[in-house]
Amino acid sequence: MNNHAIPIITIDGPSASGKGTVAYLAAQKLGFHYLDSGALYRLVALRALQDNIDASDEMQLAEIAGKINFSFENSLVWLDGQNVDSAIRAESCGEFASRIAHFPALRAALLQRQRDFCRLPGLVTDGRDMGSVVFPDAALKIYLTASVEERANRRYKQLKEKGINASMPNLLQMLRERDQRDSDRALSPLKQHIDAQLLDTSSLSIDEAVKQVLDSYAAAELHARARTNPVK
Ligand SMILES: Nc1ncnc2c1ncn2[C@@H]1O[C@H](COP(=O)(O)OP(=O)(O)OP(=O)(O)O)[C@@H](O)[C@H]1O
Ligand SMILES: Nc1ccn([C@H]2C[C@H](O)[C@@H](COP(=O)(O)O)O2)c(=O)n1
Repeated sequence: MNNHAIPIITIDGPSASGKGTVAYLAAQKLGFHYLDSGALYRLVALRALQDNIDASDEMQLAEIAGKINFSFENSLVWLDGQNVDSAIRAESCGEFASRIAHFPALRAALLQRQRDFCRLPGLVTDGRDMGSVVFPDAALKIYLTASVEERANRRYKQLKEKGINASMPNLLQMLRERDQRDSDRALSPLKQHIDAQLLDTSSLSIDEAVKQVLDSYAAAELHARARTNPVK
């Protein structure tokens, strides 16, 4: 569990909302560490696909989650020393990750591995349950979202930039199915929790969204200081 001396900002939200981009840039501005928790679920999915592990095999998936040798270096994702940054971003990998993410044993096997990213001077992290389960004591919790049409548009442009063709109708359907699956599961569902601030970026630029996160964090810090050192 986080000791309160290490500030944490959690940014949860649906797929292709832009939470990873905004979290990464906010971490850079603050000089904090960054954790893309979705990448961990995607790494488990990639290894399972490579080893032909069935999406219903909770125990084998949990074993993979507990023992995969991953690292985040030079803004890339590495698995057993191999650069898998592109492989884990494939929609098929994200889809498989979403299908296996409901297993309690898999989530439990990743819990401490996520908490181990909590190091001074601070951490900004994005995912589905970072503020509700992984870091419940976070200094600031944000639920970042955008309309499904805007998210499909963002994903479409993102894939096009990588030279990957996609169809908007397919992306819309895939995002709707992914949202439904991530939200309907019993454990760590995707939803805006009561103590998370809503940030709808449908009509915001990336810079505007990052500024809102930084402003909210500054306000949260001021509030925390006033609580611990009330004006006499
Ligand atoms: N406010 C914004 N306006 C326009 N484009 C944005 C905005 N925020 C992010 N993007 C772009 O949208 C795409 C998806 O962003 P990103 O990968 O950060 O989303 P995500 O929520 O982390 O996705 P996933 O959960 O599927 O990994 C990226 O190309 C990013 O540059
Ligand atoms: N904290 C998290 C992060 C991710 N997942 C699952 C659900 C997502 O569909 C999938 C891929 O995540 P993304 O890279 O799209 O953010 O992994 C989760 O259950 N909890």
